[in-house]
Amino acid sequence: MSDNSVVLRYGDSEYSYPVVDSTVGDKGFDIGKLRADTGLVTLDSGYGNTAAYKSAITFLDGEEGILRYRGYPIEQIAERGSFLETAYLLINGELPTVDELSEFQGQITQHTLLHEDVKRFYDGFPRDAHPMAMLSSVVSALSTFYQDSHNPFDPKQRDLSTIRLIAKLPTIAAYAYKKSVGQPVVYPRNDLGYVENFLRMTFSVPAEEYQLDPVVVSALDKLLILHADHEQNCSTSTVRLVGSSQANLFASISAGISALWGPLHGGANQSVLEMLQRIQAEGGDVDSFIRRVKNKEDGVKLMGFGHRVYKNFDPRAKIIKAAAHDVLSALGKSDELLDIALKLEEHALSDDYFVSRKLYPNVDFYTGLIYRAMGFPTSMFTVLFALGRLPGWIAQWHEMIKEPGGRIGRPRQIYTGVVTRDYVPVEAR
Ligand SMILES: CC(=O)SCCNC(=O)CCNC(=O)[C@H](O)C(C)(C)COP(=O)(O)OP(=O)(O)OC[C@H]1O[C@@H](n2cnc3c(N)ncnc32)[C@H](O)[C@@H]1OP(=O)(O)O
Ligand SMILES: O=C([O-])CC(=O)C(=O)O
Repeated sequence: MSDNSVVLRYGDSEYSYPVVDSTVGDKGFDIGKLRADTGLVTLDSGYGNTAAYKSAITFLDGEEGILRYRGYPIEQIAERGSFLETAYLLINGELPTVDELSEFQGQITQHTLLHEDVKRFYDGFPRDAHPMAMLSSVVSALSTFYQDSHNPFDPKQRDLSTIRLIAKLPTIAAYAYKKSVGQPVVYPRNDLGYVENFLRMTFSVPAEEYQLDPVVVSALDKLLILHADHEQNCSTSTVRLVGSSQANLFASISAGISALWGPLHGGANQSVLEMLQRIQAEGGDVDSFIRRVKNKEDGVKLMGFGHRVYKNFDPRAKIIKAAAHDVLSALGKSDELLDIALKLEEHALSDDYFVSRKLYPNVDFYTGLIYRAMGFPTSMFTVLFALGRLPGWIAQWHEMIKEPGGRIGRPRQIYTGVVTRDYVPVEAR
């Protein structure tokens, strides 16, 4: 291998593929001509070694536990920034000035309402529908109402669908909550901030206006920031893949929400809480649970642990663990489940099974404990993740759609089925 190319030998021939450098020194090699040269494709289960895109949005170093949005360390943004500022940064590439932020917030405020016909969708959903199912269905339905912002190649339409999504997702999420608890919806109030408005729409009831607590508002804003982007994770890749067919932004985001729902991805925050509750119900025996995980009994996993990229620690998990202590103590709450989580972490981090596999707490491990202290039911946890991840999905979709010469996403396969056979009519089988 030379400095700037990788040479592959196949049969009697050698083929050279250029090394591609990132601005931070990450390297890959471009196999764009591999199939044409050799007739071969690559087989890479779970895309563990495949970079499908170049991107200037989010940088991750999984060995060092580094996460940066547009070059800004996550620790600084989480400590000093706001969620809407972060959304602007991810989508536009730079932090907004005071005027830019105020205009952005103003535009969002204008679009928080849902069409009354959209509201009727919720009447049709069963009461026990999972809020993530309602979220992805209603976002998909937005493309029926807003056909004036469908065209991915019209910058004005792209921007309008972006604002509509950021403005409406909290309303859609709050209505899903209201459906699941059987309460009437609460309309947005546009004199309130983004997070305040969402909390009020979620928790106010006709007889009682929700009292906004600055501790809750600031903790939720921070959690949304910490979830805002994570380069080519499963849901973001889904948004890009759907968008690569030139589907509109609403359709692409709806697909991303569905991808996020699964327990191996964003749905892990719900699964962690359920796991902690199960351990509690079984007497709090952490050792026996860990034993079951290590024996892979019934495929049981330590949910909220492990990550495809982080192999040392997840910088967000560190911040969230500290926030869990702070929020619970500021709200004057204690939670036995937090003690179980701490014991699980302590046990896992000193156990060779987890250490040798480089399994550490991920972003989902402690978040649920904070959401629970705020009053959210477990079924809403992944919805909160989606609210946070939305700007990242949108930023990645914008970057993809604007890329000159962008191609449809379409992996190859290695076929392993029957080679060929003749059709037999049904009556002769
Ligand atoms: C926002 C997010 O999406 S963060 C991730 C949220 N998901 C979770 O918390 C679910 C639990 N974690 C996992 O399932 C995985 O660690 C994932 C999905 C996050 C990453 O998966 P991959 O990178 O494909 O790792 P993979 O599944 O190959 O695991 C490697 C080894 O560690 C084991 N392992 C990975 N995670 C765990 C876990 N949480 N508990 C127990 N064992 C685990 C696997 O069984 C495997 O062991 P083996 O070599 O003996 O077969
Ligand atoms: O990056 C991933 O694979 C999972 C993810 O979305 C995150 O950790 O936020």
